[in-house]
Amino acid sequence: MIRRFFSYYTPHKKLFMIDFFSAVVVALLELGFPLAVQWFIDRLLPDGNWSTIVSVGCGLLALYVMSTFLQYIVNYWGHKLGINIETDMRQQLFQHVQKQSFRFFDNTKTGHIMSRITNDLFDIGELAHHGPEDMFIAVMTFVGAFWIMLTINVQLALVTIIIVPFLIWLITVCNIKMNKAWKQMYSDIADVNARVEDSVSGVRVVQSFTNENYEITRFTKNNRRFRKAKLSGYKVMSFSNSGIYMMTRFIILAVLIYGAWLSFNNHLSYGELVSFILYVNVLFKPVDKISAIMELYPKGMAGFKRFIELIDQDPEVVDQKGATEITYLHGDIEFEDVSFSYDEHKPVLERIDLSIQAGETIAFVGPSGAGKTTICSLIPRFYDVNEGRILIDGIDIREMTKQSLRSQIGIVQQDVFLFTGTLRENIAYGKLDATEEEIVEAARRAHLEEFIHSLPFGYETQIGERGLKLSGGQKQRIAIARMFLKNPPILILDEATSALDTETERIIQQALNELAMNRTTLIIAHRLATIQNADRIVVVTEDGIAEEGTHNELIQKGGIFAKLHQVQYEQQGV
Ligand SMILES: Nc1ncnc2c1ncn2[C@@H]1O[C@H](COP(=O)(O)OP(=O)(O)OP(=O)(O)O)[C@@H](O)[C@H]1O
Repeated sequence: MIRRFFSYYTPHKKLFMIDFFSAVVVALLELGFPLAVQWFIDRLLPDGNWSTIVSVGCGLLALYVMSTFLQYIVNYWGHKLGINIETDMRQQLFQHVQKQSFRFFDNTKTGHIMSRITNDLFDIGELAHHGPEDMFIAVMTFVGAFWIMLTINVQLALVTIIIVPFLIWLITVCNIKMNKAWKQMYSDIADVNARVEDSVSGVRVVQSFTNENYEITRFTKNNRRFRKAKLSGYKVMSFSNSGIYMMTRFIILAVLIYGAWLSFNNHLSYGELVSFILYVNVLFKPVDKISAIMELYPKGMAGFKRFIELIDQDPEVVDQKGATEITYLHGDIEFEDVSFSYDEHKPVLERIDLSIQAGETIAFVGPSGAGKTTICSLIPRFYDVNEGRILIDGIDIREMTKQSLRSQIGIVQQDVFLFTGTLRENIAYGKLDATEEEIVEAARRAHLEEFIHSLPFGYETQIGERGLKLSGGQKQRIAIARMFLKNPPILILDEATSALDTETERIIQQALNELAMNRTTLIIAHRLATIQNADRIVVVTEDGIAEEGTHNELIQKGGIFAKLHQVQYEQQGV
C-alpha cells in the first residue's frame, strides 16, 4: 500500500526534492539555534564585546531571512506537491470509473462513487505533503537534538529520554483506534452521499407519496452515524494530543528542576541550562509533528485504501488482445446459442438464436421482465454473454474493440439524459466535432427546428438545473437529433412508455421512421400500435423467443402476440 502511495510522487520528483531539501535546511537551522544561544550566554556575554555581539546578530538575521524564505517554499511548494498528487489520483479515479462496465454501476450507488472521487481524497494531499517530509525531519531533528543533549549533559539527556517509550506507546495505541474511526467515517459519509443522491434524484417520487419525513428520518440516521464516527475519531485524537502535551510539559519541568540542581553544584553552566531547555523543546517538536502525522496518516490512508479498492476493480467488459478496430459495419446481427444472466442463480436468456438482416426493422415485444432490454444490451457489449456468441457482419463482437463497436450503434433510451449546457452542446453530444450545418440539419430532421427558433437564445439556450426544462417529447427529439448526427448503421430504440399527446407522438414517430431508414433497427416495444410496420416482430417470453413473424402473420397465428394485441386493443382501442 505504501509503495503504491509513493509511486504517485514519481511525476512530481523535482517538486518533492526542492520541498524536501528546503525542509531539511530549515530543520538544521532550528537545530543549531540553541547552540548559538549557549555560545552567546557563556562566551559573548562575559567578553562584553559589543561589536562582536552586533556582528553575530547580523549573521543570525541573515540566517533567519533565509529560513523564512525556505519556509515559504516548504509551505507553498509542499502543498502544491500534495494538491498535485490529490488531483492526479482524482483524475485517475474518474477515468477509471468512466471505463467501468454496466455491472459495476448496477452494483454501486452513485453517491458512493461520488464520495470516493471527492471526500475520500481530501486528506491524501495533506498526507502526501506532510507524510514523508515531516517524518524524515522529525527523526532527523530528534536524533540530532538528543545527540547534542548528550554532549551537553548525559544524565539530563537520559532523564529526558525516559518519557519517549510512553509517548510511542500512546501514539501507537491512539493511531490504531483513529485508523478504525476514520475508515468508518469515510464509509458513513459515503452513505450520507448515497442517501442525498437517492432522495434528491427521487424527490418527485418522495413528494408524490408525501414521504418527506420518512426520507428525513433515514437521512438523520445516516447523518448521526457519520457524526458518531467522526466524533469518536476526534475523541481519540484529543486524548492523544492531551496525553502528549502532559508528558512533554512534565519532562520540561523535571529538566528545569534537575538542571537547576546540577547548575547549583557547578555541573552545568547557565548557557548550557538554557540551551538544554531549548533542546527539550526541539526534541519534542518532532513528537508533536509525529502525532500530527499520526492523525493525518490514518485519515489519508483510509481514503487511499478506498481509492485503491476502486482502482483495482477491473472493468468487466474489456478489449481482447488483438481486437480489431471496426470502421464500418453493414448491420447483420446474429445471436448464436446465447445464454446470459446478471447473476449466476437466475438465468435471463437461455440458448437464444436470432438472425437479423442489415437494414431490417425488428421489434421485440413480450411481457415485462422477459429480457427484451437485456437482448439489446448485449449487442453493444454493455454486458458480455455467458455462453454462445453474437456476430455482427459475421465477426464475433468480442473480436472488435469496444469503442469501435459502440461507435457503430446508436441507442435512444426511454429516459433521455440531458447534460447541463446549451441545447447545441446537447445535440452535438452525438458527434462532438459536428459542424454548425450538421447540427442544424440534425435538429431539422428530428423536427426540433420550430421549437428551437421559438426560444429567445435558440441553440444557445441553457438546459438543465439552472436552464430550460424540457418536456418528455422535446427530450426524445434531442435524442433523435443526436442519432442523426452519430449516424450509426445499427439503431436500438427503447420505446417510450410515457404517453405523449397524439400530435407529439406523430411527430416523434415520423422522426423515428426517418431515423430508422437504411439502418438495422431494433425496437424494444411496449405499445404494439407503433410497430405495425416493423419487418419482423420477435416475441420474447421468460422461456426465450416464443414467436417470430410480421404483424399480420403473428395475428393470424393466434398465439401470444395475438393475445397481447387483443389485450391492448381492448384497453387502448388500438
Ligand atoms: N441490471 C440488472 N441487474 C440484475 N438483473 C437485471 C438487470 N436488468 C434486468 N434484470 C433482470 O433481468 C430480467 C430481464 O429484464 P429486462 O429489462 O431485459 O426485461 P424487459 O423484457 O426489457 O422488461 P420491460 O419490458 O419491463 O422493460 C428481469 O428479471 C430483470 O429483473
